[in-house]
Amino acid sequence: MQDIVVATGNKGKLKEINQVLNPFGLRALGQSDFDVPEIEETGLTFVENAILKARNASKITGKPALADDSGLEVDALQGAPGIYSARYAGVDACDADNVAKLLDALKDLPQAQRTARFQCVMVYLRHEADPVPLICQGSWEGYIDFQASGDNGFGYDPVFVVPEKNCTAAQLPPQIKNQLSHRGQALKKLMAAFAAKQNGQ
Ligand SMILES: O=P(O)(O)OP(=O)(O)OP(=O)(O)OC[C@H]1O[C@@H](n2cnc3c(O)ncnc32)[C@H](O)[C@@H]1O
Ligand SMILES: [Mg+2]
Repeated sequence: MQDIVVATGNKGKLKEINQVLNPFGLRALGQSDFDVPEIEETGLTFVENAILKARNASKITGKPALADDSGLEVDALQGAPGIYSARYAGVDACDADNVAKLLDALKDLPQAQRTARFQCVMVYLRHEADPVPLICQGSWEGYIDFQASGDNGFGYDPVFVVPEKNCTAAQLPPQIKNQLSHRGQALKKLMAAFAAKQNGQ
């Protein structure tokens, strides 16, 4: 197994990333295993924040690093919470606080006006070795339910309805979420880019 540092403090993300990477002989380790402190996410886009996080972890560890910056875009909220999804209800907000704030913001809206999508940008880079980082993206369309259901996943999963499965992301088995999700899609593209690199394409 080859180890990759993942510039995240989010255990849910790390679990999902490992499910995809392990079959390729790769093991994702969180940056806290390498004593990398979390960096402030000062970027204005997912890609900027993903580069900031990957750069920080690679620079400090001297190893290649992978970072995921992701979030939920709600059409009725003009794309909010977007890059601020983790801190929607405040800097120290937990998942339940963020979900409660979202349900309240949408409480008067019918289903047709509750459309939303998850976005994920994955960046892989080696500090000072890569002239250009590898950047992959995935998105996942759905809508926001009227209440929370399901115990799997993390973040907004209990209120994110996956139309083709007619349930929330938190009600899906983890391997099905990874097949469909923004993160799963970004990782699939990343694995294809790795394979192309190895074949000299
Ligand atoms: O920055 P790191 O340390 O990786 O962890 P984080 O949780 O702060 O991650 P982000 O800054 O990328 O913010 C992403 C937030 O978007 C939400 N989110 C992203 N992907 C999600 C998913 O698959 N399911 C549910 N919510 C998700 C969730 O609230 C995350 O905390
Ligand atoms: Mg974050």
